[in-house]
Amino acid sequence: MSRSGCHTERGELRIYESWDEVATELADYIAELSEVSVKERGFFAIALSGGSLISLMGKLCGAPYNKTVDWTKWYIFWADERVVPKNHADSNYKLAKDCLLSKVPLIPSHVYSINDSLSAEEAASEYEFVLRQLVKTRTVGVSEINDCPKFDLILLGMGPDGHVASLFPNHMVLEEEDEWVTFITDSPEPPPERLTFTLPVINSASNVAVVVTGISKAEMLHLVIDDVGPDGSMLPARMVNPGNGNLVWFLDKLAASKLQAFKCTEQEAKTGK
Ligand SMILES: O=C1O[C@H](COP(=O)(O)O)[C@@H](O)[C@H](O)[C@H]1O
Repeated sequence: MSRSGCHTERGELRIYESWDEVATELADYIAELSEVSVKERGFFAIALSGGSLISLMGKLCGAPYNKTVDWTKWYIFWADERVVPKNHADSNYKLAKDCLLSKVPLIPSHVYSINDSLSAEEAASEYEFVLRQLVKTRTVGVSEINDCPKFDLILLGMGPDGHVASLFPNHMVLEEEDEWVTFITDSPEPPPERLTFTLPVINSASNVAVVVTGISKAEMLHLVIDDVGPDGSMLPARMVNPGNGNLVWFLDKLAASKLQAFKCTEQEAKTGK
């Protein structure tokens, strides 16, 4: 059961007792958004990240979702990818394929992985080109305020340093305003070459969910959500702010343990007030 589902300036916080509960609720949330998008638009355009998020999505492979979700309407993209071959252990595509995509009845041509035979720069511009075609046909929606794609859902994780997708703290790509997909060659975490959606694309989505679990992220989450600490201006997780969309944080109690909202609910639970 959710400890709290409170709305803050940084979006809605959904805090759960355990990793398993996060996984259960996340699957339900994704399935619900898929149903709404398919009803409204005929498609569900979803962008994945890598990392711990993918195993947290695992419940989508089982009942009831394997039967109830209209997988044929899913169009899958990556909010970030490492510039490695698709069969490499560091590939976000490989992770998603092994843990999720190969286990549900998706249409293979709807899976838009990043071209691993190109340089980082070429792959970023090709991926953006592909996205532009899909926005033209409205397979991916378009933002009302700029020409950016409007994904039905972008799923992000957050690293302990506050990075989301492959947008790292204080990196100059955080200031990118024109490109939809860009690349870096100096990731502070290996592998160094990566592709990533830019902030304007992330912030144009209809829904963004940031999924964060574990005590190693508690301090950073506190900085991001409670808006404390001296230098938050170039902290990627704090820059996620889908102006015309919804932002939901899926947290387990370990990750949430240093949040003001969590401490308040703990106090209320103890005192009954
Ligand atoms: O490097 C990356 O890290 C983030 C966070 O991963 P996590 O395992 O700490 O949840 C991930 O969201 C991103 O896609 C990935 O490339």
